[in-house]
Amino acid sequence: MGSTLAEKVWNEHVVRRTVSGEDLLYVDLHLLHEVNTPQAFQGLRAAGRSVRRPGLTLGTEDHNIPTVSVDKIIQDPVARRQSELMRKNCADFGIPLYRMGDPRQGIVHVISPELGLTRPGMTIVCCDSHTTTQGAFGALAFGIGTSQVEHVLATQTLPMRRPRDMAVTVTGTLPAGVGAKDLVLALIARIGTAGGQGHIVEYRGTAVEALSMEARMTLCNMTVEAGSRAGMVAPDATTLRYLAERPGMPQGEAWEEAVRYWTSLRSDADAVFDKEVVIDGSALSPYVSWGTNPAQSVPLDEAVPSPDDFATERERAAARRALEYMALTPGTPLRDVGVDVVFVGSCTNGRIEDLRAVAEVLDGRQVAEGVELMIVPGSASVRRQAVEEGLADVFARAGADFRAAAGCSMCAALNEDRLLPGQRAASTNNRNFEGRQGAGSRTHIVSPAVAAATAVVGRLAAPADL
Ligand SMILES: CC(C)[C@H](C(=O)O)[C@@H](O)C(=O)O
Ligand code: SF4
Repeated sequence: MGSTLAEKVWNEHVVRRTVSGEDLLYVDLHLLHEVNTPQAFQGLRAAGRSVRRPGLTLGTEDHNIPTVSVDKIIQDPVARRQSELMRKNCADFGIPLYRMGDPRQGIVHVISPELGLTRPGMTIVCCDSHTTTQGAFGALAFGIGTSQVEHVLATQTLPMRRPRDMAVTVTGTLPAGVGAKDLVLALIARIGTAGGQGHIVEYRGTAVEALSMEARMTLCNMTVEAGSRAGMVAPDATTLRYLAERPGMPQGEAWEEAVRYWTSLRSDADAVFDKEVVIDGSALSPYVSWGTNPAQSVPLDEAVPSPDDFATERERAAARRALEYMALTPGTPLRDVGVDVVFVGSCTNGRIEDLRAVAEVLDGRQVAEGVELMIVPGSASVRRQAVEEGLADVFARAGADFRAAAGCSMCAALNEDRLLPGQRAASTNNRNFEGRQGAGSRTHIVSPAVAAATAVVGRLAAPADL
């Protein structure tokens, strides 16, 4: 029996197998941000330990920081304290940190691929659930908790039981105007928020092969919203093209050797998956979430569902509660739902291709009266590129607010960018639970193209509607 891609990467990193069934894995790259890390460093200090491999560890500031300017002081005392601790901890333990204002700073899952740190076949961990993003390169990348962060800091290893293997095969070709965000919302709507639990998902099939690296990142990013441990895509020519443009890549014979290894990282034809889901990519259309978890999503062409549409009492109760929170009436066409704010950004959709998609829709158009469109770059580099390519001018002409500094911003409202109670947003982020974008906030998860069209119309809309 052959091996899956995940199994191959896993086996390459096993330092020791234990009788309890857990493997001790070597970690190639450990990423940190200012949330969830202070206790881990406290633990290290208490035990009198140092960081085992500071050179394989990297910190960035992303969650708490203001986005209006790179030198604004954090107002919230708790957030400010977290950032101060992050700076002190990284300095004390010799860990490089990309602070606000650093040209390499940005959302952790955006900068690591962009800086060429994320490579096929690596094990990558971070104190953040959306680390799955980086599986787009055929790396095994996943989020870990604070005590695990401490373990990795101290030992550069992590004990873990190998998750099961799941294949998501997307056949056909995605229609024009349909992207990775729509695909992943459709997948989660189908398998549910626990549909991938205990599994590493490998995405494959013609529609996945056709996706750009950034689109694959969007796909792997939201894989965690189906409860999956990680998402992966086998490295191919698209991956190599992306990597070849990154800084610090091996050169000459070393590059050739790396390419040989990277391209060997694919599931064998006779590999067996514990679970498989097949999606017809050609049948998809733009998706939008109507409820308070990403599985509560439907095609934009449809109407707000009724609790009676669901099979189980549990789902019906969840739908009733979500509809009440979202202030939506069953049967309302989704295109009739008006929004107050449109947020473009996050590690799901804050990369340059996302901003290009938004600019394409906004070019020569205006943001609707009474609607606020906030665009936050995923990294300082994305912002620079958006300025160079003239996207920033398009945003300004359209009346959008293109933020000066990169960060998570309104994705999780851990800085000062947040919705007011009762406000409704179309948002390119990944989570829509109650209060995600501020107390009482209402979130509709959408793609960048739908976000831009919605900003122009003032109601949920696709570019084809303009
Ligand atoms: C703050 C952080 C731990 C959290 C995560 O793990 O995902 C955040 O990034 C999020 O998206 O909710
Ligand atoms: S952008 Fe959002 S999802 Fe991504 S790491 Fe930040 S808060 Fe989490």
